[in-house]
Amino acid sequence: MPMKPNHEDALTAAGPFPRHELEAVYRAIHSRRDVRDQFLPDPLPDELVQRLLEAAHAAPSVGFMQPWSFILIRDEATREAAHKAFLRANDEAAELFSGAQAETYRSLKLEGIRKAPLSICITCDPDRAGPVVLGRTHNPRMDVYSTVCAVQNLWLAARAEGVGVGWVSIFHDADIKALLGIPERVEIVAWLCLGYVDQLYSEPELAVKGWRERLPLGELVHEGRWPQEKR
Ligand SMILES: Cc1cc2c(cc1C)N(C[C@H](O)[C@H](O)[C@H](O)COP(=O)(O)O)c1[nH]c(=O)[nH]c(=O)c1N2
Repeated sequence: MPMKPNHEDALTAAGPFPRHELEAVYRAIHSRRDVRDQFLPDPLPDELVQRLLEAAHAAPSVGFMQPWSFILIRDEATREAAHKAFLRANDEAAELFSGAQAETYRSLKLEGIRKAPLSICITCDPDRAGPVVLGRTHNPRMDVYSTVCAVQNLWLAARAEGVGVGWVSIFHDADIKALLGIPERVEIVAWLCLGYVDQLYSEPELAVKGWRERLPLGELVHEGRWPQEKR
């Protein structure tokens, strides 16, 4: 009779990290920033980029479908074209604000596409694991949520490596799909700008520049059920 595999063999010891390792994890979480302008021009070594991609690829995903792909863009002409696509979309976005807010919006730098030496476009392929995916049946967006987990893993690993990351979402997806040859069914989740940084804002840049404050956590935590809304 064939032996039944013993799944217990795959378990390893777990428990809290030693204090200094724990502190490093929280430090990465709390000091991670979105970077637009602090990028240094030095290219990122291939081994480092590989470590960041491995971190992204270690993310959780619905049904373990791993729907992500990573398109590495170092070519200046492609980054220049992406920047043009950003400018077009950013003008449209600026039109949606008025008065002082519009002025502040126009003063914000919201991308580092040309300054950062590397961009990574992270995509989500809904067909990666066939039509029926464990855990996605009742919410088809779970594959995109999974891909966002990969983005965050990469972002935190980059912080620990001294690499800044800036997420740019001010694009018409069609422009980026055409630029990178991404098929219709595949969704663009993130355009990330990456490069070494030697300085980071200690608080979100949008807070520093008066766009929006961090909300008090206490207002966002509720016991048991959604709070009664004020009329
Ligand atoms: C999905 C998504 C999309 C974007 C962003 C983030 C995320 C999660 N952010 C960065 C965002 O402004 C930033 O995370 C917040 O302001 C908080 O700042 P820190 O990330 O803590 O520095 C961002 N920033 C920017 O300058 N241009 C952009 O297009 C975007 N797009």
